[in-house]
Amino acid sequence: MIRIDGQPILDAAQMRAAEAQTIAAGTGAEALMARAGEQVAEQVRRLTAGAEVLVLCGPGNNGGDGYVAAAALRRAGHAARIAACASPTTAAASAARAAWMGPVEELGNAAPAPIVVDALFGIGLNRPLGAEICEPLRHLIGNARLSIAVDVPSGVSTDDGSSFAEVPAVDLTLALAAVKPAHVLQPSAARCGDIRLLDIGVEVSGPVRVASAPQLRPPSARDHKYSRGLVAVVAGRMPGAAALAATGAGRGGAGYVRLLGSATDRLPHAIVRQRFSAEALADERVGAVVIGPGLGRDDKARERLDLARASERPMVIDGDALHLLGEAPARVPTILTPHAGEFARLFGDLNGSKIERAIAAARRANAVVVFKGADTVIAAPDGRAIVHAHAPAWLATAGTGDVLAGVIGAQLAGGADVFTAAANGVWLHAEAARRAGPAFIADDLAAHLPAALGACL
Ligand SMILES: NC(=O)C1=CN([C@@H]2O[C@H](COP(=O)(O)OP(=O)(O)OC[C@H]3O[C@@H](n4cnc5c(N)ncnc54)[C@H](OP(=O)(O)O)[C@@H]3O)[C@@H](O)[C@H]2O)[C@H](O)CC1
Ligand SMILES: [K+]
Repeated sequence: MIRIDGQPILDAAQMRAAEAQTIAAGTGAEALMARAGEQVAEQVRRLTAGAEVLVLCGPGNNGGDGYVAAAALRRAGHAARIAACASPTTAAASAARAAWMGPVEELGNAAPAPIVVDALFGIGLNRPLGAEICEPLRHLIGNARLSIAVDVPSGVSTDDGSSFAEVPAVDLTLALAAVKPAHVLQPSAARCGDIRLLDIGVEVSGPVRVASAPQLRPPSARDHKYSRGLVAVVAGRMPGAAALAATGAGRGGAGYVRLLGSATDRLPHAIVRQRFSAEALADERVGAVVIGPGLGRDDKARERLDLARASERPMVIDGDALHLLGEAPARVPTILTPHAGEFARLFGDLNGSKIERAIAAARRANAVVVFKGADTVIAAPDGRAIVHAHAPAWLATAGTGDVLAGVIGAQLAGGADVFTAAANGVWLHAEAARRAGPAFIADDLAAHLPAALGACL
């Protein structure tokens, strides 16, 4: 079992192509199914201390994995039953069922068991689940002490994480060969429980990955405040939001933070307040301009945004500034940090999964796009993307986005490229939230950034 951090994410078509290559290279479909099923059985055995296992099998190869797993459990002396919703329709699944010596119960009539393994549907689910499948599945998962999904929980759409059925979450999902979008995108990610990857010998690679902890560089003896990164945060109508961004930048690793424009009284003394001016932005030592938190949307805000863009400094554009942004692609290194509402306003005509839309948006804007949410996608114009799926839900509170813009600004000013800066910032922000515990307010969050950062050195 492998942790999924940093692993490639493949959609169903990419997964099938990788599988086909492995088969073309000489490993048959049945051999792959044997590896998958036996590894599932091994994990079930480790986790269940001999309790009775009910394996639910569907008509395709996901069901085939289930037949193999049940047979392997039985061989190992484990009490295993099978319930199926239909007969196998693939050669490999038919062979796997033929090798199962025990009875096969009707899904609708199966009695609950303490351990349930869901091998009904995997990446081949292509339409809503009928009630004759959904209801027993709900009942059996609901009555199990431990539920484990093979590849993906039945009822989720592999490629976009949408739901084909209302079924309770499982405790553990064993992804086969690669992580799929359904494991990291909402709402399906919340249905997966813990997720682990099983290596079944299919080589996978691709430009979309699960987020992983950054490897940050501590300052060296030669560093000084400017080389560590000067962040200019542009304030506006609501100075508190800009103060949160400035604090996020300071505690997120910047060497120097300047707040340009009106400031609140309660600002750390280390953050330098300065009048907003084109000259202040033109300082060549400014490594990143953060603009948007509390900026306002009036003429003055627009003027500040225009001047900030004209300064040709690397930019983090958030909040109100996203509302003022035109359609022209960025000409300088730029990171946009929209939440769902801002994304819809800017890129509402794009289709596809959240990952696909974020990549298309990044191409159109010629900028890195941090499409925020419970499943934050960081996308680059060249097609790379990182999905951060496990930020604490407590982050859904006012002002945390302002802190994030500041942290990303600090990473950018510190010398990271736009894609890395955005990914690092999202990771540090989520890690700080984890350390902050429940029900924090945005003001508390920045205090946990240094420890989050320290864990990445
Ligand atoms: N990753 C790998 O390399 C390997 C993965 N394996 C496993 O294979 C499945 C994918 O198998 P596949 O047969 O392509 O698909 P499924 O098993 O998920 O399901 C397809 C069957 O389900 C029927 N279907 C689809 N939607 C519904 C629905 N809503 N209600 C009822 N039936 C449905 C579909 O029927 P059609 O009418 O659409 O044809 C199929 O019969 C993968 O997830 C892994 O578990 C390999 O075992 C090893 C290699
Ligand atoms: K499944």
